[in-house]
Amino acid sequence: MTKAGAFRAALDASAYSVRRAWAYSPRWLLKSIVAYLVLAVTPAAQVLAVSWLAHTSGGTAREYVPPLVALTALLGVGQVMDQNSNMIGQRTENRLRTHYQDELMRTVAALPPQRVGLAQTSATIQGCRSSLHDLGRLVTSVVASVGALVTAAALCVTVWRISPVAGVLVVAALLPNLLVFAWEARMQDEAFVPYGEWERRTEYAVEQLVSQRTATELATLGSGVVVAEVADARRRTADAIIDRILVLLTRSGTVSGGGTAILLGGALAGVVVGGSGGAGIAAGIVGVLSGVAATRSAGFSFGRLISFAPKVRAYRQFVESVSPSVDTQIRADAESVSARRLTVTYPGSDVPAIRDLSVSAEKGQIIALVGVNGAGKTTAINTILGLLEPDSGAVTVDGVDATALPLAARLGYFGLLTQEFGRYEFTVRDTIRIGRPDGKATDDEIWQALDSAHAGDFVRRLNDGLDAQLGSQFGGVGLSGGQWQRLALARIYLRGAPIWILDEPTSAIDAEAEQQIFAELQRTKSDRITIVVSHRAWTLKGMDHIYVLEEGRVVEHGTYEQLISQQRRFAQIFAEQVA
Ligand SMILES: Nc1ncnc2c1ncn2[C@@H]1O[C@H](COP(=O)(O)OP(=O)(O)OP(=O)(O)O)[C@@H](O)[C@H]1O
Repeated sequence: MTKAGAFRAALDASAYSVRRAWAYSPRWLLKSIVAYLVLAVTPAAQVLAVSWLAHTSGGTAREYVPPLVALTALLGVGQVMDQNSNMIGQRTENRLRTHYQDELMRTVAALPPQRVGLAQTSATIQGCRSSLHDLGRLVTSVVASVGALVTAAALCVTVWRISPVAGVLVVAALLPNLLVFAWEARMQDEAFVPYGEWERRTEYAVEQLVSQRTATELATLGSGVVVAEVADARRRTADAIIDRILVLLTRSGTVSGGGTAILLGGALAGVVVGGSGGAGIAAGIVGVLSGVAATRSAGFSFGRLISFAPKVRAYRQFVESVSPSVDTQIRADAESVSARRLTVTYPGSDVPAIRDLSVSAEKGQIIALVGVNGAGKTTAINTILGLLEPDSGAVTVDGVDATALPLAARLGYFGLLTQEFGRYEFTVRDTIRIGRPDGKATDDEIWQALDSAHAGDFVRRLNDGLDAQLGSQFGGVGLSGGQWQRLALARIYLRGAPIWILDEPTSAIDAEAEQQIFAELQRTKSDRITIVVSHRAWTLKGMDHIYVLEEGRVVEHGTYEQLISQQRRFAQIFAEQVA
């Protein structure tokens, strides 16, 4: 970015932050403006008061007391407002930071599933998260910058009356800082993305050391230190990026400091040479010395504006790139779902993961997709859901092409239980009500869902019932893998969507509970369409139809008995289990 570009970006960012602050908290913005403006005109008023006082030198008490009182009052105002503007500024910043954080989290929550988990999305979110503090501070920097300009202009006018050259030089002394800060901003802009990426990688590694599941595995293996080393190496890479910037900032600070000193020295010389007598010199010197503080504060505030601008741009781009979440509405009913001749190729791969794949199911049926690892079951499911776009073929729900529906509406047909189900360490109630997009559920509904998923009994044994905190890292109760999976299944029961997709819903659950869970699924199947992925032969016995996938194709389909009697791929895969 050029210097002009950096200034333009800073202006854009400033306008954005003021608009946002005005919309969110006009009262606090006004308070900040008043505090900083009072502070801004105080130095010029002090120059006038000093000049007035100096003119009364050798006069009577009646002459020198009023300017003395005025000067003292101004010093007091300066002190008080300095403190007050800081406090008001900080409170404004805190409010705005919370507001931006809330907006960011809602934006992340509204991300379409296809964007979730992409490397670029995660890096951007991480970058935005680490910018929240600066975003909150931006508006006070704008107000402080305007204040600094007002200070400089007022000083220029008052010092001009003593020495025009000095008046000009007091303002010119702002320039070195502004130019250097614009250059620094360009450097920071370039470093922002790689730094965000390395910070994200570091956090990921640290998270593995801290989060209960991985920390336990690492502690057992005794190899946590390996991950600590990975985290350390990543942190060093991130630090090296910042370090390079800091070296540049130190050098540029020296250059701008020297330039400012020379210009203010010139202003002092102007005052001494051109100052009209002792009073003028005294007032001029006060003006120039106030200029030192104003220059520093202007440089600091402008620097913030310029260096925050890229972060604001990245934040805005991200927030505006996500359409406000269209609330997913759970559909009441679906009579049929069908995938016809789906072919899907992942980006970067030349071999389709599924080819010409057709499956269909009707209300009241439970169908199964089976096949060895990598056969294409998950790909098929994700395409039916709309998370993957097929190269060819179509998915229809009740005979209507599903691509005609916005994704949120399409997802309203489905309840999906994946193998990577979440282990949300919240209260039981919060963990279950996540199943519904609006999060609303009565306790009765939650208990019903828990019972259907065979999780009711162990939840009843918890001291706090639905209010029990889950997860030992928060002092809550630790659960077994199977118990977590039952809670995930309870979410699907609570959701009550018309099409359920259950990817190995009982993989972590003991045989007895597995039987009960499948019996329950069979008992309630008339309410919905159920698609199950399963690797356990016995669970497939009651299925209405089974599709056998092999290298992305359906190579066989039929009922359990038909497939066993055909003695082809299905019988081969499950040979050991049915023996
Ligand atoms: N994100 C991806 N990018 C590229 N290829 C992928 C991706 N996900 C899966 N594949 C490939 O697509 C093929 C089908 O994978 P898929 O995950 O659908 O199999 P699966 O039957 O669900 O396997 P499993 O039983 O292990 O869950 C595999 O060859 C896999 O390597």
